[in-house]
Amino acid sequence: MAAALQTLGGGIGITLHWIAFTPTIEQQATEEQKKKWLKLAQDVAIVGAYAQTEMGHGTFVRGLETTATYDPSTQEFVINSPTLTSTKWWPGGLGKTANHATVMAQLYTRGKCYGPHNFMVQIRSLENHQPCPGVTLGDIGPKMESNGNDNGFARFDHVRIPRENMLMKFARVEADGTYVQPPSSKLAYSNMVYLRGTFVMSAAQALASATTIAVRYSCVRRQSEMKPGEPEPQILEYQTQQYKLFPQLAAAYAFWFASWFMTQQHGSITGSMEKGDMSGLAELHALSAGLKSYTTAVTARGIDVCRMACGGHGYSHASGLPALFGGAAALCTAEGENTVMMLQTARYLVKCFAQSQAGKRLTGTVAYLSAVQPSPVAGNRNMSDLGTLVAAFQHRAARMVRHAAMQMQGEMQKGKAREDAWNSCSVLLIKAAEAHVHSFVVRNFAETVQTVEVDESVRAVLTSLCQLYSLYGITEHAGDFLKDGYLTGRDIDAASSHLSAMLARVRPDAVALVDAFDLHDKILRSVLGRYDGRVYEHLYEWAKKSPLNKSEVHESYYKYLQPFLKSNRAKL
Ligand SMILES: CCCCCCCC/C=C\CCCCCCCCCCCC(=O)SCCNC(=O)CCNC(=O)[C@H](O)C(C)(C)COP(=O)(O)OP(=O)(O)OC[C@H]1O[C@@H](n2cnc3c(N)ncnc32)[C@H](O)[C@@H]1OP(=O)(O)O
Ligand SMILES: Cc1cc2nc3c(=O)[nH]c(=O)nc-3n(C[C@H](O)[C@H](O)[C@H](O)COP(=O)(O)OP(=O)(O)OC[C@H]3O[C@@H](n4cnc5c(N)ncnc54)[C@H](O)[C@@H]3O)c2cc1C
Repeated sequence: MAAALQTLGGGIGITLHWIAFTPTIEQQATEEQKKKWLKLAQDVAIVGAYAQTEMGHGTFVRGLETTATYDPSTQEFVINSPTLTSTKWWPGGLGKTANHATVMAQLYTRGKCYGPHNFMVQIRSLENHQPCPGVTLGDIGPKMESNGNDNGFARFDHVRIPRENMLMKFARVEADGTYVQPPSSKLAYSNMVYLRGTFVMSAAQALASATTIAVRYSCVRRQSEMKPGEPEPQILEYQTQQYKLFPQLAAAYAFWFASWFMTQQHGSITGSMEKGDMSGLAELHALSAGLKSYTTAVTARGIDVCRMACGGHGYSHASGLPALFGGAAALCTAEGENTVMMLQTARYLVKCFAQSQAGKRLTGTVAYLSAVQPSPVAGNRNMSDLGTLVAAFQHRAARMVRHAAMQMQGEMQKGKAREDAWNSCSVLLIKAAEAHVHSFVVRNFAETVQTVEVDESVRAVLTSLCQLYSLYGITEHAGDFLKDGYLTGRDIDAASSHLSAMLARVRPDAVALVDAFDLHDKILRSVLGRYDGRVYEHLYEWAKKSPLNKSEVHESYYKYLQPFLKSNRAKL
């Protein structure tokens, strides 16, 4: 029942109820508070929004303006929107759907501000869905995509809520207004870490959807002549079509496996945190931020490559690809804009590099930073060996992290403040962080295909896909690998020829690889990607249902075209 309510459609949607509001209660509420709200949320007896972003602030959470001021005389918090820019703006479901919201607000008690904390606020009546007293609500208007969901705005005019509505698992305010510190001030941000982790799977699913559509259509579509007089070939026989689609297909598998790792890491580290061990939080934040940024960016670009590979029909909403692109584009901005998130990963890498320089042995996803030798040992490498490919990506990342960190140290030695040095090196830092995440995805892909429990024939196909993904990355970023001589021009040429061989190797299994995602036609919502391949009949049926075809002569003829034609003819 609850799953069926995933999206109610028709201008309202409860996606954020499931992926943000309910998890916030799970992660930030006390046991007492969970008894009050969690089952209501899980049974959709209330519908919630995650109201953090404001018109004036999204990235800079510490700059949010909504206030929650504690009144000890009534043991209540007063929630207020002091300025226009403090209006909550963007939260999914906030405008028309939700009747509750977790509101991120600056907590004031005894005249002191303790920063952003989460508060449960009822925003609409459970009887007639009218806004509660002091609450102004609305939708922010049409967006690039996902217009089936309302993204709303909310203003609070000194709305009073009980003290117990502050989500107090980590930080607390006692009845007399005393503030009790959390183990880490960033625990209030834990829902964002969780959600970023889920975006990695959303990216994988989106890219899996797009490659399913494009590969299937590329087997149905026949076009041009490969050889004079021969029948028109499937467009998937063109090497350029394989070069467009197969790296995206490989990335979908790579991101799918990366999301497995992310989910496992999140469970293990939050489990330790439940026992008071916060040591894994920094790595979890850096990994989730970097993976979210990297996978959503590659996915959005990859979906558009798939769209273009399907020609004109790819540009039609019949293909499902424009909607997928719009959704994936949203993932690049929501839950932490990609640039900002990759800078968070860079911040962690610079810290780890400094620790490694000071002699500390690094562990986890950054262990390679201390293991990789600065001076490359050039030589004819076996560019089809997965171990060689993983080592190349780790060397590239370690070199770029070292270069960015040393550049920053150099700026500070010239007298620049740390913040100014950071800003003037931030392009280098972003590239280094991207290289780090890329090397993690490659290593994780290689380790997964070598250890996953599958039939050896399947392992062989997955290994080819992993080689293809890695070789594509090396040839697309060849300069990074050539820069210090770690790879030679001959290595890059070998990588290119192996990549061509992998395209041909993957071709026979391409349809099986997309069918393996097991995406039902109802989920794909694509005429081009239909499982039965009956594209043309259904394209015609789809077009006939266009609103413009409701009448043979559209009303616009009589309103605009007919008078225009008449007046032009009268001048002849
Ligand atoms: C099956 C087929 C299906 C197909 C699927 C298709 C999918 C795609 C298609 C359609 C989908 C459409 C869907 C559309 C989108 C729907 C979902 C939308 C959900 C969006 C919800 C939101 O957006 S909620 C709001 C999100 N907002 C943010 O994320 C804000 C980002 N900003 C921040 O997090 C912070 O401000 C900051 C990290 C950028 C900076 O914070 P701050 O200034 O305080 O930190 P510093 O940089 O100074 O660092 C201090 C210190 O803190 C550490 N730290 C920072 N953040 C965290 C954290 N979260 N956890 C732990 N630690 C943190 C930081 O590392 C520093 O540590 P040091 O030790 O000091 O270095
Ligand atoms: C589809 C969709 C759904 C959303 N759902 C929700 C929701 O349910 N709940 C919610 O609270 N929010 C939601 N959001 C809001 C989203 O979280 C914010 O849009 C996002 O955090 C970015 O903040 P911003 O839009 O204010 O951009 P800004 O923070 O203004 O950033 C604008 C640009 O400035 C640059 N920039 C900003 N800071 C830095 C920096 N420190 N260093 C370098 N460059 C920087 C970045 O390049 C960025 O692109 C949603 C957004 C979208 C698009």
